[in-house]
Amino acid sequence: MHPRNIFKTPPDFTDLAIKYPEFRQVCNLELSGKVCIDYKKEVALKALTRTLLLEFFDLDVEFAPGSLIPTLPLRLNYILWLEDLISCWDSKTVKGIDIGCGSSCIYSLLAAKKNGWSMTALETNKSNLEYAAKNVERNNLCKIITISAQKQNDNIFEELFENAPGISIDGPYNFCLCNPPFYDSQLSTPCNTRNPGKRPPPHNCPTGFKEELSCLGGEVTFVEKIIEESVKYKSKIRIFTSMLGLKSSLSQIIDALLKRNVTNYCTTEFHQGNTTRWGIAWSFFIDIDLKKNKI
Ligand SMILES: C[S@@+](CC[C@H](N)C(=O)[O-])C[C@H]1O[C@@H](n2cnc3c(N)ncnc32)[C@H](O)[C@@H]1O
Repeated sequence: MHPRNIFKTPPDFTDLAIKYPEFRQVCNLELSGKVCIDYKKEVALKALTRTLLLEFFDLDVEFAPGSLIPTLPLRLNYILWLEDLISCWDSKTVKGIDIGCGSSCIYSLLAAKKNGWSMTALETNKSNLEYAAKNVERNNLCKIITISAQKQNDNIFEELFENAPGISIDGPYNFCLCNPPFYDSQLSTPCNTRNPGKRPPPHNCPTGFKEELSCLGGEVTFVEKIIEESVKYKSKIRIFTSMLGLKSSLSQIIDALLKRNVTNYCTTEFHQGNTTRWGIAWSFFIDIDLKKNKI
């Protein structure tokens, strides 16, 4: 985990169960007296994420029924990596774009609440848009988070930069972030590993509806689209970034960058318990540290 990630020290479930009735309801008491939750139950994951957001960030977040329940340590690792990336130049105000904010709008909420960053959150799904807007309102962050509806699934920045009504784009954004839909919608069984037979089944109950988790060509095609549009809108965003769910996607994305002569990129690994994710960042503006790092 990132050295500044507060979840490097696991939260005390007993304290949380005493303080939060919603969390208490999903807790089990082991014979040893240890308080634990069943990560295979969606209701338990929901209560855990809601409780951690309230306790550590004073954020009150609701999720659309059936939508993706974000895991907080990973989202925080990504935000902390962004803090490191943008720290290399002086910026009085930080502005970011959250591509596919989901119903929780978690990245924008964390970025705004923790760091005071101004965020523009893009989303295509109607119910996610409604929930994201309510989450921003409920947490009094409307002044620094703008939710923008994307009409086309295959557009990334075009609608925002060409014709988003009511959004004034005053100077370049510092960064964009993205947790893309991982799976290829053409595959009948979603697969999140290159060696499905060798990997143990996931510890957490899978959450999220199809449109959130999959797209044509999966995450590689989605991030290739970000790369393609980044060339067109290179002056509008200082650092382009995305998370990747599969290690095999990383080399394909690096190839896609090199094909467009983008050599100024860096990668990272996000480690959270048994789950690893990857991050990629590129820029046409600032030399980013090309060293590979792991957090
Ligand atoms: C994997 S989910 C990530 C949700 C949230 N950011 C998180 O990390 O929990 C991907 C999201 O991207 C949205 N999405 C898909 N295509 C999009 C596009 N072209 N523009 C904006 N959002 C899109 C989906 O509806 C979904 O909510």
